[in-house]
Amino acid sequence: MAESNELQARSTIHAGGEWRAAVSGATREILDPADALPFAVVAEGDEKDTDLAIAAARRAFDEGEWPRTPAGERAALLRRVADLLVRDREQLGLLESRDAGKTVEEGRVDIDCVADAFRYFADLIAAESPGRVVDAGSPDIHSVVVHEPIGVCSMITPWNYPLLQASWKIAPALAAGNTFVIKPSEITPMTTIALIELLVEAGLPAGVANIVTGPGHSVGARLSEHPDVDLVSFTGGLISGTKVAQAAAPGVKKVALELGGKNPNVVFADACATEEGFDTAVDQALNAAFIHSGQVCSAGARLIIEESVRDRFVAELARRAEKIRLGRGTEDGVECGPLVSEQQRAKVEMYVESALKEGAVLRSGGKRPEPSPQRPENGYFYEPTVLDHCHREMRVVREEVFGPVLTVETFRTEDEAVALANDTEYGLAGGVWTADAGRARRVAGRLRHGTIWINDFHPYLPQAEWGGFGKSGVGRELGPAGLAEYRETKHVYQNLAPKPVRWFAG
Ligand SMILES: NC(=O)c1ccc[n+]([C@@H]2O[C@H](COP(=O)([O-])OP(=O)(O)OC[C@H]3O[C@@H](n4cnc5c(N)ncnc54)[C@H](O)[C@@H]3O)[C@@H](O)[C@H]2O)c1
Ligand SMILES: C[N+](C)(C)CC=O
Repeated sequence: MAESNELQARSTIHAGGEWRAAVSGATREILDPADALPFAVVAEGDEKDTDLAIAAARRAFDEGEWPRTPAGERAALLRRVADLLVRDREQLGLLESRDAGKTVEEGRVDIDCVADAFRYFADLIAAESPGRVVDAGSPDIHSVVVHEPIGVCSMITPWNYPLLQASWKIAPALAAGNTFVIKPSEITPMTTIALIELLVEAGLPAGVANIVTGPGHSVGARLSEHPDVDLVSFTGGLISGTKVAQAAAPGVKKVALELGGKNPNVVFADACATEEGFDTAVDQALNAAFIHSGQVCSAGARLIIEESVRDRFVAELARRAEKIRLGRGTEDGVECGPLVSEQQRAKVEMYVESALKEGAVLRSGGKRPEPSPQRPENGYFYEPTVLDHCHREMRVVREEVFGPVLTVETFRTEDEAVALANDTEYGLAGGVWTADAGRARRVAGRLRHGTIWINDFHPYLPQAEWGGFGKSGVGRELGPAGLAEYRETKHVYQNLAPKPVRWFAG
């Protein structure tokens, strides 16, 4: 680790408008997953740092100007942030690539989506009316329903889309007039730190935006339970999400959970009837499963395909999967980066091993690739893997692998396809491929998932709610519901001609 000695530890905890080191003085090296070498050193906060940040956010909410700032001014600030993101797109895209292992192009696309989220919530609040007048049944009563910021928001985010997931919380929270403390994943904090710097540059008052870099068991747990926090918004895995909900329950806090998925990609034979249809469905199945090495909550990790086209489809899929160019995300021509950590790769290896023991047939991948100039030996690379002849009792089919592993199951009828696609404890997203418009709508209507793509996979829009059924979570991000998460609703009933009610005789 000779290189790490040359790295300067940065003061990455921001509370009440000041950047500082952890109270304990602890630091953490941030590793590049492509070579396992540190490229930054950040403060490793704990409960004490978290308490300070929450106190700053509380003061800024109770005494500061932000919650009372007119919507138009809040919208203008969000638009300035979007402009700054566009200005820094290259640098942020590169940082996201080094932090999370994705390709720089993926990093750039993420930054565009982050800017879009800020613009969307700016537009939403700028166009809103300040309240809804309710007919109280009397001209002497003025009754109005208004929305107010909820207060201090805790935000906890994962490592796979560090800045994107942060923006889906920060943009609506600020739009609604809240203050917040965010804890990025301890292994990928760099772009969230950069975003806080941009919020400061855009003119956000001190104490509104706070960040504590550090681990889940201390910083995350404190953010979830602290009595001065009004809402906890969490994106991450089911196990941590359950702990967050449990920690928040005694304080009866509002909790939003964006959790994992085991997402079906259902392909009917009619989608493959033409060469063009076949090529598109294969290409998109590849993209659904392997983009960002499958480390996507909505990855189409379960291919559920009509039996009659399975052999041809899977053969072509495996052929193309083997050609995916793996390497460091910053290298030209690389299509897929490494997994984020050694731990993540070990988990993927465990699932592939268990699937093969349970009878799956390996069609591609299933191992670490040979090192190459683009693929350092110490990087956490794993080949895109296609596992055929899978069935729903297998762990690899039931549990979220979160890596480049695609399982193949088959069906004969529409009912069977729907039953397979719904046979998961999750319910985040799913795709349906068919040339039959009626069938597409029928199947989409029966799938128990928060997003359904018909003849497509993966797109999301800031205008459309994102979130899951079942164990994929509680609440929604994006869209009007994504703003509503960060608000309280208040009914103000005003009697314009008050008189005694004489309910009590005396
Ligand atoms: N639904 C979505 O939109 C969405 C988006 C991205 C990722 N995800 C999910 O995120 C998971 C991958 O991310 P991950 O491995 O970082 O998840 P994770 O649950 O391990 O960690 C997520 C965050 O929670 C923190 N954390 C861990 N334990 C905690 C605790 N006890 N209390 C509070 N915070 C705690 C971590 O430090 C991290 O910041 C996958 O399951 C993926 O599907 C979901
Ligand atoms: C929500 N999304 C698809 C951007 C990232 C999920 O991991």
